[in-house]
Amino acid sequence: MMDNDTILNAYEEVVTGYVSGKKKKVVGRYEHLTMAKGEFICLIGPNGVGKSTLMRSLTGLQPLIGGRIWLDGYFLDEYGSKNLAKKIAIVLTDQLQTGNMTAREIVQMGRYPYTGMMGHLTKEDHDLVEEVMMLTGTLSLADNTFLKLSDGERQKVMLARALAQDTDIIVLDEPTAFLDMLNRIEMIRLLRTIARDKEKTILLSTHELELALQAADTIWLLKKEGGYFSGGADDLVLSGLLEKYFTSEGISFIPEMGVFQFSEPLGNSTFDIKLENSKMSLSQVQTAQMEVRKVWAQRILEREGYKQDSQSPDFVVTYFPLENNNAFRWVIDKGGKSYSCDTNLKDLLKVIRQLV
Ligand SMILES: Nc1ncnc2c1ncn2[C@@H]1O[C@H](COP(=O)(O)OP(=O)(O)OP(=O)(O)O)[C@@H](O)[C@H]1O
Repeated sequence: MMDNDTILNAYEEVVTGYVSGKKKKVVGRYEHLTMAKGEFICLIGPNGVGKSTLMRSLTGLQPLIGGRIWLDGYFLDEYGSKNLAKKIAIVLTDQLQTGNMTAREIVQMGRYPYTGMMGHLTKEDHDLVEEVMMLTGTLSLADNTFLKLSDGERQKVMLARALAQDTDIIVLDEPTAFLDMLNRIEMIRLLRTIARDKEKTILLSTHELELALQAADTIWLLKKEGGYFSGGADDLVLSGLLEKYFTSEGISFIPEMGVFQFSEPLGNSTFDIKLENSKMSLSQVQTAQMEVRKVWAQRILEREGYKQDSQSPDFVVTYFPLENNNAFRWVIDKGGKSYSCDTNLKDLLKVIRQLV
């Protein structure tokens, strides 16, 4: 089924892979692939499952082994390369041979599908280049040699180039791979904003599962055994597929929070954890901080292999305020005895390890 919002659609099963001489290697088979205008899609899946291959196939960089893709009025193989470059931009992880070109010149390359034989840029082209460099925070790097930029800076310049191409669809292979945490979050936010405000369809592959769960309208999860899952974060979390593909002994997924955490296989020792905040009047900030401490203590105890059981715990950990100096303390009750320690979780764990 297709509605007015559909920009890309595969009528038949799409088969991706590689052909070399008479040898054919099928990488993946995907049914009902479809993208809507302005949709922000994150493509996830284990290493080697076929994410890059799918992205290259959807953008016409490599031929499909089976199926046909419709893109905004025509089939993909009906577009000439220049017209296709006006529809889809792709940012790959491959190193470009750019010689001494500056960052600005790289971004200007994004305008080539629109320029004549001489590659002459109009004032509007130059304005757009400045605008996308401003948007991606790369304007200050404009005159630097592209190859001398840091990996993260190059990634942003490549995004600017894709934006300069002014296409309906932008496909990016691991655009956050070299970015630090803040820049990763900013890059995803920027891409989301572009998708929403400029109605561009964005497909990006990533290994940042938690970020993908937070940011994506739709997640495509490529399955090891072939095929894929497509749905929102809630559908994916409830499907149990994240546990299936991305957790193993020592790492578990917390569906309510959408995060992964280290975890020892749960042992037999059980605990309960409480806050004692009834005896003193605490500020809102203090109460909120107590809640945060409780959650962290709980996570750390579970990571250590202790199981929460409020019915008949082996030991009870209580966090409570002291009367002076805004101080707090942990108290551990076990077998009728009480032990106390500082608010530091490291100390708490030390005491518990000695007791249990
Ligand atoms: N040029 C090629 N010729 C033949 N097989 C290839 C080629 N490029 C990739 N492959 C194979 O296709 C499969 C999928 O690779 P692909 O790079 O698409 O995976 P990926 O999901 O993007 O992996 P990663 O998360 O590690 O980047 C792998 O088995 C890979 O070895």
